[in-house]
Amino acid sequence: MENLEEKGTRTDLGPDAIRALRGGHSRAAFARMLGVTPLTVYRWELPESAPQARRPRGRVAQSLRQLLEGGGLSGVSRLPSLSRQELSAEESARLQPCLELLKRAEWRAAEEALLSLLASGVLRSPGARALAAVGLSHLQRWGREDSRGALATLLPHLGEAEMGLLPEWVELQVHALAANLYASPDGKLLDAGRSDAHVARAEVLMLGRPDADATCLVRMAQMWSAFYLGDAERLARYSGRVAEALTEVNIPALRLLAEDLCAHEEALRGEATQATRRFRDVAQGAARLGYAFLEARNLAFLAQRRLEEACEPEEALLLVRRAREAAYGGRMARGFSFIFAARAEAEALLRLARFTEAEAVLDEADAVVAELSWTPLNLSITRAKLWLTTNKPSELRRLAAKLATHDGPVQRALTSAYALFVEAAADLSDGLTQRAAEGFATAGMRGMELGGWPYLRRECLLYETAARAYAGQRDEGRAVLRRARTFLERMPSAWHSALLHRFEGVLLTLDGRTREARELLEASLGTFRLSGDVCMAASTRILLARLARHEGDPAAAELVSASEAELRRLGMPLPPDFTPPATPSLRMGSTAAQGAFASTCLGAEALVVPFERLSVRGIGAPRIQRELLGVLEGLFPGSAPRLEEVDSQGRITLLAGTGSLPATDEVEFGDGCGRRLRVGVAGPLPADGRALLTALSRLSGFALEVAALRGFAAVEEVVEAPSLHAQLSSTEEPDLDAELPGFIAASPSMKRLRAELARLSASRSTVIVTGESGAGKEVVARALHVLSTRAQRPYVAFNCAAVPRELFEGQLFGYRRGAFTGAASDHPGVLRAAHGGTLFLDEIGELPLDVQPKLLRVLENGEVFPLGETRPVEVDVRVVAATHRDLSQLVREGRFREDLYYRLHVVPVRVPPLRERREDVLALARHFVRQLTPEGQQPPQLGPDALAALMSHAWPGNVRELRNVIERSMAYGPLPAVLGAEQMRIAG
Ligand SMILES: Nc1ncnc2c1ncn2[C@@H]1O[C@H](COP(=O)(O)OP(=O)(O)OP(=O)(O)O)[C@@H](O)[C@H]1O
Repeated sequence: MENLEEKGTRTDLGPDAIRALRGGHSRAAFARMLGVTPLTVYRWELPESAPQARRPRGRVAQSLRQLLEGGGLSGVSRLPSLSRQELSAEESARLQPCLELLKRAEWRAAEEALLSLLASGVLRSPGARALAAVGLSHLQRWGREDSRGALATLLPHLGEAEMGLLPEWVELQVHALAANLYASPDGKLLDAGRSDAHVARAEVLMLGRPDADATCLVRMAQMWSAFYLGDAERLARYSGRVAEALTEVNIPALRLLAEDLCAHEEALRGEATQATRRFRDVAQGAARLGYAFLEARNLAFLAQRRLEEACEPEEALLLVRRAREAAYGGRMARGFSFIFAARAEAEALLRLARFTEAEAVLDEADAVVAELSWTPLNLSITRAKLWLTTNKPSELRRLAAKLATHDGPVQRALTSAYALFVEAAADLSDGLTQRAAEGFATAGMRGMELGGWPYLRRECLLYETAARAYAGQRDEGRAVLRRARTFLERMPSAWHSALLHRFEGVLLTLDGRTREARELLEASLGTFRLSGDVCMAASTRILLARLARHEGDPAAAELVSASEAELRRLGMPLPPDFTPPATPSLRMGSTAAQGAFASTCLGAEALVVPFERLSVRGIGAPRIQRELLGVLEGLFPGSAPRLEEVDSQGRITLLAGTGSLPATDEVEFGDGCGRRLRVGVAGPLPADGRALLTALSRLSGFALEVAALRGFAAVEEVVEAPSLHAQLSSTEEPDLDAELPGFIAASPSMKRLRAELARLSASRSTVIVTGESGAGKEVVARALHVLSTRAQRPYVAFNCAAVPRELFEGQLFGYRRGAFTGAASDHPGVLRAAHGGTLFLDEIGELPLDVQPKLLRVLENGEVFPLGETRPVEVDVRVVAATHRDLSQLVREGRFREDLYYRLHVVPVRVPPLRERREDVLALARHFVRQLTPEGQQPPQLGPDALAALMSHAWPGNVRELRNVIERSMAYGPLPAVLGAEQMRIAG
């Protein structure tokens, strides 16, 4: 193609000449006449010093010269002379406070102020009105994630900017913002060409007046358009430029936005640690500033990153919940944050085997993707994992087809690469392992061709390893395994490392290297169990059980069937059975799946799995500490390991474990960052126990140092709630309230509930407590009483389901002697018995219809009519009712009076089922163990396998079932030092 433009050549066809020639024609029309693009014309018109300025050359230059000589384009007037009108002093003074509000991300206040300014008519000049529109548009884009609304607001002023009617500094704001709006993730708006044109215009305007904030905005537009286009070459060109521009930015909200983009850039370059740190900083900064959308979005990203670091799913759910609360608190539309939050939530739910919920979350997010004409690729890996786990190949194929035919502009090429990945996942799910392996390889290659995309490539490498192993392609499997390992070195993720360990275990099984296979599978299981990944733990456990069967372990048959039952219960398919070559290797050490560390013979061999666990890349300091204690609990059951910090004065702080028993052995070590730690155990150790303790503590010291150097150490601080595994390793008192010693509340939802009960303390209002049977409704009712100002007065419980119909009224309202046959003496009734205090009416749904109006009268007037009395008796009772039934349904069926229903629902309180608050499981278990231990005896510890079993059970019978399990496990014989899974005998 002929070169039509040249940089920096001085010609007679300078910008003024071109503008003059173009006259009143639009650039597009002028460009059409000359057979060039509007952008080319635009560049001709830039001042010579502009980096993007070009000069006409060759054939086009010739035509232009002819035109020039001939007096220009016939019949076309010259460009009008520019009349830029500055803002008046009053306009500037009025706008200034609004702009300040915007800088502090006070969107709502800024919006009100700007709208009322526009409505008041005081903004007369085009510049002032454009500036107000820029402000409104800015808050729509970055305060509410509404790019379409933002562009609609800005559009009328783009023309004014083009015509040179606005003061240059306002025009600059218009172009910088427009560049960003055309670079937004909205498929209906994304237009890199337009974005570039506005960038170029803004750059010209900045030539004479450097503006750090506008420069940053312009760099952001360039980076975002590269990102949303999925254009690797562009990405490389603009990479690092936002970070550069950021150093000069002073506006707090803009700084955060730019930091957020830098975090994405880092994540894309595979600098996961740095990205996590940045996401956390942005989330915290946004929270401080009250910048809801950004806080929410970063919390969602953080949740995703923490899941990669194998955090507990509950922790991610907590982050997502906080994201949602932040978002809705900020009146957020269903935008991109929503989608990111949903992705992390679905991933966490998947790990908890809550498949239906995960699917529903993804469906809702997909609807938002469609509304925004965005690419569906962001949710596709999570979807693929979900359908792989639940074995739905046809759903996978449908998704692959949808991705392949997606034709929106956002990351189009990349979307088709994801389609290949999902198609390969469908093949894997269908058992077409060889085809799947090729598919994953192709998808990964496509990612490479498109310029990197590490997230896709990581998944491809991992699943290709699995597919090769399942296909029995051992050599190819080993080769891709090596590549995956190297990849994870650069982009660490504890969860992916654990998955890779599992696939490596399968490859080693096929090689007949069963001992090594077992070690890796145990290491993988250890991480999955500790991180609460129910699905992955279950599917790894069965591999171990089968390996044990192959090795001739007598307990294996039972283990296999238990593992199969577990998978069935979870709704997961059985993985293929890998049979090692005929000669079984010598069995040494542990009984494979019985528990990761049930080792009978200590020595060098016992160190392999612990070393693997402590060397997983990408885990943070708190996790390493817990891993260490988990490992010690496994190696030395019942030894009550503890970890303490020793300060320079020799003072001790307990970090994890129990400090109640005197230590029989202790080892001190450093964490490489100046802290001295001490690990101790109680009880006798085997002969080489101390050497093991020393080796493991040294290794933990190194791991802690590496975590600190790589920046993982501080990441967990962002989560306020205690992590699940802090509970796992802690044998301290669960979260007890001095006023409510029998009320366990470790989960955020129960803590909130407890706080709510405390707030109701002074109220007399009727409370209705709902929740499944055994969830703890009565416990809540009692807590309400204890916390209330009535605590010193009576608490009376009355179960409406337990009293025969004919005695009901008398029991409730009381009677006079002789009121009916058999009434031999006066009876006050439970309402009067509770006078001054609280009456708990359990199973209120069973209240007979004819008694209901009488109870209503008590609630409304505080009057009771005892049977046989002629006058009502006044009572002062607070009624707390409870039911596990849907009372509104009973109302619809005519079995419960509507007026009473509304009277009871003054303050509804819901007790969540235990499966929705798994953080409470261990706290409750420990509480019951202590409660049921006879006085004078030491309560037993819960063994690691028992903890895992407790955590993976679904608890359909709620807290009552949990209490029964603990009670049964302690019922037989003398109390053991450690309660194991075997004693628990939790129903599958
Ligand atoms: N938060 C808690 N802390 C300590 N113990 C609890 C807690 N929640 C429930 N429990 C115990 O669990 C068992 C069942 O609780 P509760 O009787 O309150 O359940 P419920 O919802 O009223 O059941 P139902 O609907 O069958 O009447 C009791 O032994 C109770 O002490």
